[in-house]
Amino acid sequence: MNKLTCRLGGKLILDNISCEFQEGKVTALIGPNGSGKSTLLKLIAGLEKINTGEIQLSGKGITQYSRADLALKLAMLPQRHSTPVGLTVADLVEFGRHPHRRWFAPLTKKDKEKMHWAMQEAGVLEFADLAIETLSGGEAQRCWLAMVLAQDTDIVLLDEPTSWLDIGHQVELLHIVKRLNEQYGKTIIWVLHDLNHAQEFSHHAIMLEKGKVVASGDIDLVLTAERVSQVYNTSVTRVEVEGQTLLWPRTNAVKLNAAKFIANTESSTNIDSTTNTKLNAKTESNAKTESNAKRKD
Ligand SMILES: Nc1ncnc2c1ncn2[C@@H]1O[C@H](COP(=O)(O)OP(=O)(O)OP(=O)(O)O)[C@@H](O)[C@H]1O
Repeated sequence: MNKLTCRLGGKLILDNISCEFQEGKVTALIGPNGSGKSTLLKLIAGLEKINTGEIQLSGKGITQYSRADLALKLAMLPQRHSTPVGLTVADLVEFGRHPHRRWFAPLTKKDKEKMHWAMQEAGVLEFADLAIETLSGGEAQRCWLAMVLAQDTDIVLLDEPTSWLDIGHQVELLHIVKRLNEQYGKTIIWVLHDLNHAQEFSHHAIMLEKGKVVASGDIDLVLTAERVSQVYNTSVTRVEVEGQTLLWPRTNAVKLNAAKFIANTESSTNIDSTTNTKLNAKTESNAKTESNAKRKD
């Protein structure tokens, strides 16, 4: 991607962006709200117009691909989607097979196998005959993921795929994506707001701020507490939990408890599972005291 510029509604959204995505790797697009992540993903998918610069895919500019040919190379799960009423999960997943089929041709054995595989991977096989509007937001999100998987492309673009999902299903989806990359060799480019998820499940990151790339490369090098604090305009530190270092936003409430915790243990920012429980207990008792005080008011 070279010197890419995109204007929408007369506003400069992406300003002279140059970066690379490595084949067979997972790359996270990160940055604050409005920094241009979704726009960049849409440009890669050919869904927005590039003003200047170019995006190369397999040695060819993406604007030189027909829409049908591009759909054989990459599939995208958008941030927002609306589903026609009455459409079943199987109908939706079938859309994923369109780039592989001729007009009005019946589903082939391969189409059916891919659809089955996609629904199984996304954990929605049991919903196949149900209308999408009868599902919860999180269940529907996984059906859209199944549609993207049914497209069976080497490159998968995911815009905030964990939104709508409870923490259990978030982790499940992260593992599905990890499997798609490790087992099926798919190149993943995704927008994630949870930086700890991004760090654990991505190889590389491109950090955007106000339409410019501020850092790119190995995810551990991009996601330093200092850079995250600066770009997101909040105070973030690193803590160690069960051998994993996590980014931790220092909200006032947590800062207060953390300060006590540090004083108690003479440790810096390390948390082990026992002391973490103590910290949680303190947080809960403080919360109770606060809510009692509010009730008295
Ligand atoms: N079609 C459009 N017309 C005009 N402005 C747009 C259009 N699409 C996006 N923008 C603007 O471009 C900027 C970047 O939007 P984009 O959705 O790419 O950001 P983002 O980093 O994905 O944000 P978020 O994290 O909130 O989803 C925003 O200021 C947005 O208002």
